[in-house]
Amino acid sequence: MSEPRIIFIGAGNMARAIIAGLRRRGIAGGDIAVHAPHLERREALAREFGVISRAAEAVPVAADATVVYAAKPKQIGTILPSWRAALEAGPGIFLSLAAGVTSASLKRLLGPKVPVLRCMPNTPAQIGAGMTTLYADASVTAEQRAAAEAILAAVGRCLWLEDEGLMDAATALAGSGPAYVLLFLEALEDAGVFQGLPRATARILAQETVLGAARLAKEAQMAPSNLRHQVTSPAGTTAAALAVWEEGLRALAQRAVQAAVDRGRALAQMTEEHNQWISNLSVSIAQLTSLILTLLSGPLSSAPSSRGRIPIPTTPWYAYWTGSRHPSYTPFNG
Ligand SMILES: NC(=O)C1=CN([C@@H]2O[C@H](COP(=O)(O)OP(=O)(O)OC[C@H]3O[C@@H](n4cnc5c(N)ncnc54)[C@H](OP(=O)(O)O)[C@@H]3O)[C@@H](O)[C@H]2O)C=CC1
Ligand SMILES: O=C(O)[C@@H]1CCC=N1
Repeated sequence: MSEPRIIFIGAGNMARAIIAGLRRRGIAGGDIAVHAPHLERREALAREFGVISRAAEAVPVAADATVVYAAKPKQIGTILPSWRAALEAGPGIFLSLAAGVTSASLKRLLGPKVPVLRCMPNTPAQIGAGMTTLYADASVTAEQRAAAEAILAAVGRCLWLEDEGLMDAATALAGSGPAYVLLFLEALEDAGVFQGLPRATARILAQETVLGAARLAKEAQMAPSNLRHQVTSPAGTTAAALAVWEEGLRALAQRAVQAAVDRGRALAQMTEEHNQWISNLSVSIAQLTSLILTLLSGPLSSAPSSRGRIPIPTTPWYAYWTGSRHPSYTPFNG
């Protein structure tokens, strides 16, 4: 069997949605692999979509593979370093779904050779009605962009952003957006129930109204304000309601999207700091290991170490106990 060409790191909501879309588009299950820690979750995807289920650990990947990061942003600093070698080996691409994590941050984790792309889908992807924004810097070829877009196009519409700085705004608007619309839907349904409508009726009315208005806005190709004027009779019911909505809706929308943007940036900063912390920790562990090995292997000499700080011993540690050197022992520095 040939190696899978699309490899998901993570088997959660977004991975599932995209895999479902890829399968609908006719991509074979054997062409897709899913890596995740919990056997149950990834096996469920394997059963449902026929994909290959694998443990979380990194493995070598096909030379032209696309590795899709669909685990949480805060884990990226601990997960990605183990994938670096696999990605550096081939001309494949790395596609990140992680909210807020910048290309620069990803390149620091994967090295400069790996083509890095970012995308921000949303949950309507589950039914093929997703809206995804994508970003790649100038080093990414048209072919690599097309490979990434082909994956996301399986779950809805795609739009490329030229400025990575706008990914936070796109995340706040469309990535998180379904939650805002669903909250509005819930509030509308409750308001209908408050007026005496049966809940089931209020739900259908709210759903169909939101859906119909969104479709009208899309298909009529007119500004929402023009379409809104068509509904609003002078001194009518709509005008009365709009006066109430206008008391705070626009300001709330501004504040809500701003809060999401701010949170995205804070998460990115935290991820960056976490990555730095992990990287410092690895250096400290390496230094500590070197120091311990050094101390275990003999008395301290005044020879300068490679890092300029750690003294290098010239006599193995057991010489202190046996009074002699082990016959097979060759000290690092003669
Ligand atoms: N939810 C949304 O609306 C959107 C989310 N995103 C982004 O998509 C990404 C995924 O989000 P979502 O699907 O909601 O998250 P979920 O929590 O549903 O899924 C996260 C997955 O990551 C897996 N995971 C944890 N540790 C590892 C590891 N070491 N190696 C491999 N996989 C691991 C988990 O495995 P296990 O199942 O075994 O625990 C889980 O399957 C995030 O980066 C998020 O920012 C982007 C757009 C929209
Ligand atoms: O809430 C989040 O952080 C993710 C990103 C966009 C949607 N969900």
